[in-house]
Amino acid sequence: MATRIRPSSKRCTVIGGSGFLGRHLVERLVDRGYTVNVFDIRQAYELPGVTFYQGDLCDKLALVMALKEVSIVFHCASPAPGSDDGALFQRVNIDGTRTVIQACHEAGVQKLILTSSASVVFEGTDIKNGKEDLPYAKKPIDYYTETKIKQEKLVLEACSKEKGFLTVAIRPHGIFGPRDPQLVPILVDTARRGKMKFIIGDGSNLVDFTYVENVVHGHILAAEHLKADSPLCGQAYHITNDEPVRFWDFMSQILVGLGYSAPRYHLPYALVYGIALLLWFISLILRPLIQFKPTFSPMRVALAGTHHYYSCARAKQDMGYRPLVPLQEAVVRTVESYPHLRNGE
Ligand SMILES: NC(=O)C1=CN([C@@H]2O[C@H](COP(=O)(O)OP(=O)(O)OC[C@H]3O[C@@H](n4cnc5c(N)ncnc54)[C@H](O)[C@@H]3O)[C@@H](O)[C@H]2O)C=CC1
Ligand SMILES: CC(C)=CCC[C@@H](C)[C@H]1CC[C@H]2C3=C(CC[C@]12C)[C@@]1(C)CCC(=O)C[C@@H]1CC3
Repeated sequence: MATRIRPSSKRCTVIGGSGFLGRHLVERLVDRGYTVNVFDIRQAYELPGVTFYQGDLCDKLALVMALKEVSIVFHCASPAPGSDDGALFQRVNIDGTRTVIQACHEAGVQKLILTSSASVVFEGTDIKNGKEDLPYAKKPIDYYTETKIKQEKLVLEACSKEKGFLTVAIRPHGIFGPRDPQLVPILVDTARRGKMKFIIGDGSNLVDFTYVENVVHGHILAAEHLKADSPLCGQAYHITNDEPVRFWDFMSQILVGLGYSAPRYHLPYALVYGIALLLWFISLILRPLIQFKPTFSPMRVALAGTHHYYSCARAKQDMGYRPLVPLQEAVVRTVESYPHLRNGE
């Protein structure tokens, strides 16, 4: 008679493990003695103790192979937020997440930890110390946010103590750190093109930026505290640095750290938002003829000009979360990790 091998509680799969957050998570899990599989459409690195499975998460058969004998799955794969390919977001974030849940059932996985996003409640207007019980955005600002909302709902609704399948969603905000392909590279690119001279609004808007190691810490705590009798089952948790900072002070610190000038001149928020909307509309009309992507999309202007910071009291209470790396230390480590992006390099 065939015996089913009981999955070890320290055996896990990271879907999206080749990405920025995924790779940091894999490295930390290995340090903590986990045996790790990575499932991703691309293999970006090699690491002792890590087995790579290359495939699309919409392909259930391929996915099940990477989930065999695994008790925990971290799902942190997503198309890049900057893309405006609605069909891709639908296929990967919604249809693909359904496939992930089915594959977990078929492989006998016990816990699924989703990387969601605090942006699931963001509609482009101020959020101050937002708690997890804020309603999902009714008018999400882009396809990314719209599909992250549906993805989170799918994962949380799949939580079933009866079936022995437990789920939780982590909602980070503004992740940054070494190897991030978004925040610092976009910032430096904008500065190099001479477009980082202006502050949108009065510059006093507070935002959460979260160091990648703190986000990883939140994921691992969630996995280790997720039990049938714990409050984590089927819940969402904000994970931030718990130190809201002025958006423009944070950007300036990184720019100055890399040898660029900080923005100085103020522009009214409504004016810049209006121009961004107009450019977006023009790019939509001209799309059949020419394709161009304005630097100042309405979404980016909203992110740069409004308050959006979140309370992580629930994560502190339910899983003992505390950020491991304070913001100032995180900025120094990040700046040092991008020598090739310094002014003049
Ligand atoms: N970077 C940020 O500031 C924030 C990110 N998040 C979430 O964190 C997660 C990770 O984000 P990052 O590491 O920044 O992104 P990333 O783009 O660096 O990593 C995503 C990974 O997913 C993989 N992937 C994409 N489509 C796939 C598919 N069909 N099948 C298999 N793998 C696929 C990519 O190859 C990539 O390695 C995402 O779910 C994102 O929504 C949430 C809040 C903020
Ligand atoms: C807080 C948060 C959710 C950050 C996520 C990362 C990106 C959305 C930002 C990283 C660099 C930012 C940036 C701008 C908008 C938001 C980012 C892309 C601007 C384009 C806003 C308008 C400007 O004046 C230039 C900015 C460059 C950097």
